Amino acid sequence: MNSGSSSVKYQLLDMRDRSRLAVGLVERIGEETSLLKHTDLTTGESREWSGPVPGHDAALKAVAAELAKDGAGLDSPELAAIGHRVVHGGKSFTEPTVVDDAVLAEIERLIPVAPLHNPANLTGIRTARALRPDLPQVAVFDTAFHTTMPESAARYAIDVKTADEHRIRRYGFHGTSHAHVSRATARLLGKAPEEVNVIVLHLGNGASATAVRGGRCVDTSMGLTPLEGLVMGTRSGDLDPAVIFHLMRVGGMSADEIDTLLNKRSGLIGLCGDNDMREIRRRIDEGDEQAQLAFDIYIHRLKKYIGAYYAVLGRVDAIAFTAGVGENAAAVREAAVAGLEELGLAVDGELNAVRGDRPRLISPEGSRVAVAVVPTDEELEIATQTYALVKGSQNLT
Ligand SMILES: Nc1ncnc2c1ncn2[C@@H]1O[C@H](COP(=O)(O)OP(=O)(O)O)[C@@H](O)[C@H]1O
Ligand SMILES: CC(=O)OP(=O)(O)O
Ligand SMILES: [Mg+2]
Repeated sequence: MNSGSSSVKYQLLDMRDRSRLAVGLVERIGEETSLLKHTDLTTGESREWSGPVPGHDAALKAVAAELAKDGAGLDSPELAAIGHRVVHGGKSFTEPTVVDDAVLAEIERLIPVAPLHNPANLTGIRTARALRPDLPQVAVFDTAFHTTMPESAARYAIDVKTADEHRIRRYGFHGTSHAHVSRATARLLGKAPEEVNVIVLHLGNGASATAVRGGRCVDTSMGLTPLEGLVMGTRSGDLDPAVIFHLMRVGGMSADEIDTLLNKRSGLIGLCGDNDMREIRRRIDEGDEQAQLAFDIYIHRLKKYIGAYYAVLGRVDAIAFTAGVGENAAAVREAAVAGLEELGLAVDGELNAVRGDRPRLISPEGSRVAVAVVPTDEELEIATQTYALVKGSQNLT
C-alpha cells in the first residue's frame, strides 16, 4: 500500500516469483469525485469507478472490495502480510518495522514534520489492521534509505543544541524509490550497485534528487520535511527562510497560512495555475508565457541539483529520471541536461522520444555519463522489504 497525500497506489504480489496479481490506484481522495482504477493481472480485466472517496479509510475499503471481486480479498488465507509506505520515520526507524501500538504512536508523533503524508499513511495502516488484525502490517519508511548520509550533508548549519533538541536535520524522502531506481540503474549498466555513482531524479508530484555513491545515499534534496529542494507540483522547494519571517511580519500571515502557501499553493501550481506537467506542456505549445516561465523555473532548479550532486559525487556514472514526470516528460529530460555537454551529459532526441515501461538509456552511444529513464516501483520495493521481514517468522518460501 502506497498512501500518498491524495492517492493510494497498491499492488497484490506473489512474492515467490515477485509476480504482480493485481494493481490499482485511487486518485483525488477527498475531492468531489475520486477515481479508482483496478486491474486483475491474472485475467487482464480492468475496472474503473468514479465517485466520492472522502478519506484514506474509505479508499482502503474500496481497494479491499475490488480485490474481493477478484477472489483475492483481504480475508484470503493466502495473504501473508500488508506492507505500507510511511513517509516520515524520523530518527526512530531506519529499517522496515512490524507495526504495533508503539510504532503507530511514533508515526503519529512525526505528523508535524510530514503533515501531508503521515496522517494518510496512519489511516491506511489502521484501516488495514482493523480488517485483518491477525496479519503482520509492516511499515516501510521513505526516510530509511537516507540514513547513510554523512553528517556533513544531513546537518543544517544552525546552532547544534537547538537542532538536536528539536531533531532538526535532513531526513530525505522517496527512499524506496531512490533505492529501487539506483539499483535498477546499476543493473541497466551491467554493474553491481557498489560499483556505480548515480544521480536519481524522482520527479512526481512531489520531487526529489539523490546522490548515490556505490549504492548508498550521500545527499538528498528534501530535508526535515518534503518541502525542501526541487520545484514540485504544489510545493516551492528551496527558498530563503527569511521569506517566511517577511510574510509573517510584513504580510501578516500566520505560520499555518504560510505552511499551506508553501506546501499547497506554490511550485508549478503557484507559478502558473497548473501542477500537471502534461497540461503545462500543452499550454506552452499554445504559446502560454506563464506556463513557459513555470517550466523554466522548474528546469533551472533541476539543473542546479544535477550540478551540485555531480560535485558531491566527483564521478557520475549515470543520471536516472523516474516517477510521473521523469518517466513521461521527454521535454523535461531534454531541457534538464541541455548545455551540460562539458560534464559528459547529453540526450539523444530519438531515444528520448521512445516510450516504454522498461529501464532504458537515452544518452547517445559512447557518452561518458549514461542518462537513463528508469521506472520506479515503490510498491514492489515495499513488498520486497516486507517479505524479507516476515518470511522467517511465517516459514514462507
Ligand atoms: N504523460 C505525461 N507527461 C508529462 N507528465 C506526466 C505524464 N504523466 C504523468 N505526468 C506527471 O506526473 C505527475 C504524477 O507523478 P507521480 O509519480 O504519479 O506522482 P505522485 O506519486 O507524487 O502522485 C503528474 O502530476 C504529472 O505532472
Ligand atoms: C514525500 C513525498 O513528497 O511524497 P509524494 O511525492 O508521494 O507526495
Ligand atoms: Mg509518489
